[in-house]
Amino acid sequence: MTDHGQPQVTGGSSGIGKCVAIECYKQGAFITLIARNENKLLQTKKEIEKYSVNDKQVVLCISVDVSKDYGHVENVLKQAQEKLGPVDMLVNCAGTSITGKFEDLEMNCFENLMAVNYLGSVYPSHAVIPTMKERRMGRIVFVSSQAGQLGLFGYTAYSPTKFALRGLAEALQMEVKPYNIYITVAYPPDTDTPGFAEESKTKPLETKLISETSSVCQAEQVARIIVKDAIQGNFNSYIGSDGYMLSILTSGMSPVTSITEGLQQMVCMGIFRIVGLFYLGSFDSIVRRCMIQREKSESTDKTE
Ligand SMILES: NC(=O)C1=CN([C@@H]2O[C@H](COP(=O)(O)OP(=O)(O)OC[C@H]3O[C@@H](n4cnc5c(N)ncnc54)[C@H](OP(=O)(O)O)[C@@H]3O)[C@@H](O)[C@H]2O)C=CC1
Ligand SMILES: CCCCCCCCCCCCCCCC(=O)[C@@H](N)CO
Repeated sequence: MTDHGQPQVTGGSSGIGKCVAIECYKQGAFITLIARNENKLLQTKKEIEKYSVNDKQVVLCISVDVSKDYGHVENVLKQAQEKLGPVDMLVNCAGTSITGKFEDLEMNCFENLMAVNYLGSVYPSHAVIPTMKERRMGRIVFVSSQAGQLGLFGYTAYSPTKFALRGLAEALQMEVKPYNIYITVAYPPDTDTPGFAEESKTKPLETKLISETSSVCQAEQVARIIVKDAIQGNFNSYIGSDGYMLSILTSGMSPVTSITEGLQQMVCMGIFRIVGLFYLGSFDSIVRRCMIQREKSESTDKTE
């Protein structure tokens, strides 16, 4: 047994994943970063090492595509455990987003996003579960999104991949709870990261306007909450007041981690549904206004 934490973070070389790794490193953990680009990994390793709290701490980098070859993913994760000891927390943060109107998105967008965001979380989780079960301890985090709690204009390729994580998390939690393994699903809002900047370049106007409903968060803040909820073993991890409302509203048949959480859901669900319907009404009117604007500018283009 090791006396320090041992998290593996996929997508640990950028954005939310990098901040999750820093947060754990500051708490004395030995970190494994998993992503594809080696240069980005090495650069991040250096950045993380600045936060060391003791001189034994290690940051290990693994360059692998988490969505491609399961056998390979399994092998490299096992090798990392041989070097650093058994993993006690896996944070599935590798993911990407493509926005656009359904008919404008190429078929490979749907295929790629499902591969990276969904299978890219299934593979590493499947690789670490046997050791966690043997040791009767562990934490697995799935980074979903607010777009994994409700479907919004522009997210027809992305949202389903984030909804899928929720289904996986619920089913898996029921299997592994007796082994003292706890699953956390995080639903962050828009967060200021390189991935978000990239997504914003091609985002439809409707999606931008709708997303402005909740403000853009800092990756450090999102990461702090994710790590805290994972350590506490909370199934639901949300941020901010709209995150709170969405989590209550979409709690469905998901497990609760405390009696207070269950009570809050029972008391607030109805009232949040009313609030939610007002939001949906305003989103519909954004979509309609944008459509009218477009049609107007198209007809003036034609007459010119
Ligand atoms: N930023 C936001 O607004 C929000 C993000 N999220 C989710 O949070 C997660 C992180 O997002 P964010 O920090 O913005 O993303 P970034 O694009 O900043 O970072 C993504 C990370 O994932 C890695 N990655 C991407 N594809 C693969 C792959 N196939 N195999 C291995 N590693 C991969 C990247 O490294 P490399 O490219 O080198 O492989 C990088 O380290 C994603 O799942 C995203 O959907 C959820 C809600 C909001
Ligand atoms: C009572 C109910 C309140 C409802 C409030 C709803 C607010 C919805 C705003 C959703 C913004 C979408 C975030 C997607 C982030 C993401 O995953 C991408 N940025 C990834 O790059």
